Amino acid sequence: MLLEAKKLCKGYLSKKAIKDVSMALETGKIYGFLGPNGSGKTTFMKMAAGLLHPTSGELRIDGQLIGIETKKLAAYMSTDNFIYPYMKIKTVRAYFTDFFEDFDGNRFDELLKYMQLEPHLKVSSLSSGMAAKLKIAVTLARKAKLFMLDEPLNGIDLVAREKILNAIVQCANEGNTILISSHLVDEMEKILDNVILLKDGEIVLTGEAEKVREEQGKSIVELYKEVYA
Ligand SMILES: Nc1ncnc2c1ncn2[C@@H]1O[C@H](COP(=O)(O)OP(=O)(O)OP(=O)(O)O)[C@@H](O)[C@H]1O
Repeated sequence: MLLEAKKLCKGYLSKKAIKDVSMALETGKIYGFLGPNGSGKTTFMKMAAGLLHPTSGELRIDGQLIGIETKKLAAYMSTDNFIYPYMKIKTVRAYFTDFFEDFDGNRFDELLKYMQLEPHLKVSSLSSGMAAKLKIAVTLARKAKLFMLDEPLNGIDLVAREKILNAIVQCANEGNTILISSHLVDEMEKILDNVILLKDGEIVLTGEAEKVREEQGKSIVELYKEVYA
């Protein structure tokens, strides 16, 4: 198992954002981490990225408790705009090359080309869709084992969404594990191997997407609507 959570809990003062979550992510699969706003997806990802500490329970990547070593294994793309707006894309490349030992500049260049982003462009001049594509490129260019993408399709038009989904599938085909949080389930469904449905910090349904569809006799989108209606 690449990532393993055991009875994981996270509270913010009186609010319990993650309650007794146990789950395991296998290598090379794409997991849909699905749930409406406030269900705890971001909180979970931030714990796995080593940005938040669990209140209780256990969380491991590649058998190691979350810490400095696991930060090398996990690439996390947050919903925030974490790229400095005053930089040009080529400066972003240099910045991330300095920042992450495992940042692969050639891979980044390929992703830029694929996303049709020109290196001379200034980040502040990008449309929101282009900025979203840049965030994906910067994240997928790391040689991590686990990629956690928080709402990667937000604010992106249909054509660009296809590109992003293809880049994610390619990354999984190379043997990486991907955890994607989203509420755009209909577009995401076709690329998901497994689904994890979260509600109020608890897992309400999990399994292989194909099996879930067979057993329940409906698509993940339909199930999602039922669970959160
Ligand atoms: N820093 C914080 N302080 C207090 N409460 C917080 C904090 N961050 C998150 N929460 C609460 O924890 C719960 C889970 O939030 P979280 O952001 O993890 O959910 P989410 O599923 O990622 O939602 P979204 O799709 O809106 O990002 C929410 O009720 C939220 O209000």
